[in-house]
Amino acid sequence: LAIAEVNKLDSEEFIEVFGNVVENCKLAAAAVWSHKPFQDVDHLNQTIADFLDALPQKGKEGVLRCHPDLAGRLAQAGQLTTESTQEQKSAGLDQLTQDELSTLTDLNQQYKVKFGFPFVICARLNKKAAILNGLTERLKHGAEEETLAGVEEVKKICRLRIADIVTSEAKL
Ligand SMILES: NC(=O)NC1=NC(=O)NC1=O
Repeated sequence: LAIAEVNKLDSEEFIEVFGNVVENCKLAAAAVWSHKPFQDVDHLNQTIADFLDALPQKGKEGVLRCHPDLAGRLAQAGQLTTESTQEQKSAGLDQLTQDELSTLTDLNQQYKVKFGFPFVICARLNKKAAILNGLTERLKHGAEEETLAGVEEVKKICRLRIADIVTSEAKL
């Protein structure tokens, strides 16, 4: 979709197209639609980033809770969204050894017990080693810091998902 076409979408179509750029969070798309027309893809990304940043603490935590665990129950059951399936596959999370899987599962559980929301990282920008290191490191942080870190990762995931939808003019 070119940005000009994006700007022609009514709210229902916009939500249909962008409803999962923030995982399981149609609200983000529904909320930013009223900012159209978008000058370019960066403007669209910035608008969603601003929406996420403006959420109260509980809202930020809620967005993180809408994310499936990496190599978690849903992944193992093959019930991830299309986007998450591709992202987790690209990080090699579908080829974990039994040891890696039990380590990741254990760390994810520790993280969730400590913070009350799942560990979120952009899987397209981190291979499994970086994910395991990131999880080990971030487990040591405070809740406030981790809420912000998680939202920053959500923005990266979102930017890449939008790039799959909106063709930048250069690629005409
Ligand atoms: N908990 C997560 O970080 N989940 C995910 N990150 C991604 O990039 N895709 C996911 O499903």
